[in-house]
Amino acid sequence: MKDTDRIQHIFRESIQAKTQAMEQLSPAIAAAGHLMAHCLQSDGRILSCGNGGSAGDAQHFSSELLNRFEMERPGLPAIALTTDSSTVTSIANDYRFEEIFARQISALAHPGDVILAISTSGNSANVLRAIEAAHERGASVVALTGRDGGAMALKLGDEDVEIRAPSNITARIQEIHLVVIHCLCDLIDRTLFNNA
Ligand SMILES: O=C(CO)[C@@H](O)[C@H](O)[C@H](O)[C@H](O)COP(=O)(O)O
Ligand SMILES: [Zn+2]
Repeated sequence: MKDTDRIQHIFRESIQAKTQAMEQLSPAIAAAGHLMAHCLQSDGRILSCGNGGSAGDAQHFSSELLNRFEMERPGLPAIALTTDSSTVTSIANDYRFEEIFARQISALAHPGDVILAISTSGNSANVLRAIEAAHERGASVVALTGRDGGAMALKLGDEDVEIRAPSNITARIQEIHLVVIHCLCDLIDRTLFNNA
């Protein structure tokens, strides 16, 4: 296959996956956006986590809240649990890598907070432990998953929202997750700052 054909194939696959996501996921994205907006209106915070590309997504989301998204507004309280290398390495070193997010959630999360848990497979052990720690602290979970939702889908409670990207390819799932994150930021800003 020529390089340019391969590139066009990837673009086409991404567009098709996003079209399917738009058709299937809008209600779940709206529910997650309202959960997050309600959390922030009640002085709660949003803590985000994930591995690899999803760690980048967790940070992308928190920076859009802490700084700004598309409109001028005050910063909003969000923490990416992936960024403090001293904390992450010491938890992994002293306990287990599975605990890197859960231990931070146990220390930081309050009832009413929201944990944004991102995993394309739905099976990353540290993200699964993050969900358990969130529930122990009375926090809700918005889970961005893919494939069949993995073990994460089975761990969620009635207060939680799963947004499952309809693809089996990690990169395509990540591309859908990014659009979902921007939809969530848009919904939060419009709900909190009434800028319809
Ligand atoms: O970005 C990519 C692949 O596109 C990778 O860094 C990927 O995020 C890593 O392999 C992650 O460890 C995968 O974890 P998960 O999405 O299954 O939870
Ligand atoms: Zn990637």
